[in-house]
Amino acid sequence: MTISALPTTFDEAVDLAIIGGTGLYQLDCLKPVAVLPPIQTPWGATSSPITIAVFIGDSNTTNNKFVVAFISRHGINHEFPPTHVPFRANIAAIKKLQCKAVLSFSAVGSLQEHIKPRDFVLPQQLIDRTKGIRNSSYFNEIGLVGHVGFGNPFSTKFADFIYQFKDILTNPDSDEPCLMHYDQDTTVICMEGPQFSTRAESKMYKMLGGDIINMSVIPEAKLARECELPYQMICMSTDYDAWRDHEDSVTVDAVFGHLANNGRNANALATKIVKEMAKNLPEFMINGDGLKGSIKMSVATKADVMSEQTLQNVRFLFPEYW
Ligand SMILES: CSC[C@H]1O[C@H](OP(=O)(O)O)[C@H](O)[C@@H]1O
Ligand SMILES: Nc1ncnc2[nH]cnc12
Repeated sequence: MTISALPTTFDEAVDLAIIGGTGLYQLDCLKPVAVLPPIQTPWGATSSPITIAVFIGDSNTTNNKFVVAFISRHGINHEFPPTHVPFRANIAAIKKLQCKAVLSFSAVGSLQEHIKPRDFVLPQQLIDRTKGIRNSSYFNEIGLVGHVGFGNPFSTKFADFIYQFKDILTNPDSDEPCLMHYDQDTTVICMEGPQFSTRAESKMYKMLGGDIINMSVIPEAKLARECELPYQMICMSTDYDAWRDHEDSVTVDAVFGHLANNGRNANALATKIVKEMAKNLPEFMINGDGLKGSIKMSVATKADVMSEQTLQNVRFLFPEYW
């Protein structure tokens, strides 16, 4: 069946949302069963149609039906630059589909010698260096105020789950294996872009404690937290940014040179992750990773002073609270 002949609605709950970034527009282990046209939310339309897919199992997989919603961060033709990705619509749509967690992929530059192009990184910390021009909250307006905890911006349980498959990464063009880097201090810097950093900025980000850099983890991670969704980004290194004086600074050609291998590894890793989840839904997806109920506590504005429009918006995300 061609993609265009698939249903455009899907009424069952979805297990996992996957956000594909630069160079990752689909996943091979998934069989599409519906393609939802860009979903309209109170924060606009999603950046792409949402492909609803089921895991294509093998003889070792139990028959549990595992449903994934796949969305392209920059659109199917890469038309949204990082500043203008409709992040709020994307995460709101994921929430509406009742996904239990968000797995996000991103192409990143490396700020550390030991993180080579083609290595993968599971960051646990981030530093926001965007310029304040992205809408990065559902709860930041007059008449709706919320302050969520963001000390640990990623899901460690989810990262632990992913890290068990670290040996799946391959690099056919080199004797050096691709590594997966993961510890509690590993930090991603999020810059505004779209231009890459200057050499001085790149060195400053290293001094700040950055390990990798991209243009998309903010506000995606913040919004997932505001939707009580466990969130982990798999960062795929493509370049050494601009801090190595003896080398050319990053260009889009350098990034694209590693996208094919990173895409193959992302597919292999996603297959492992989804297969294992289908077999045995991890605890953090059942119990919500300690986030359930956090938003009810975090929103300071009383419901009886919220406008009808505000109530409609918050009910889109949390019909159970308001
Ligand atoms: C084309 S290099 C810069 C671009 O790549 C990354 O995109 P994504 O995170 O969606 O994979 C980075 O964040 C920049 O947007
Ligand atoms: N060096 C870099 N800076 C920001 N985003 C990136 N994505 C890939 N490489 C990057």
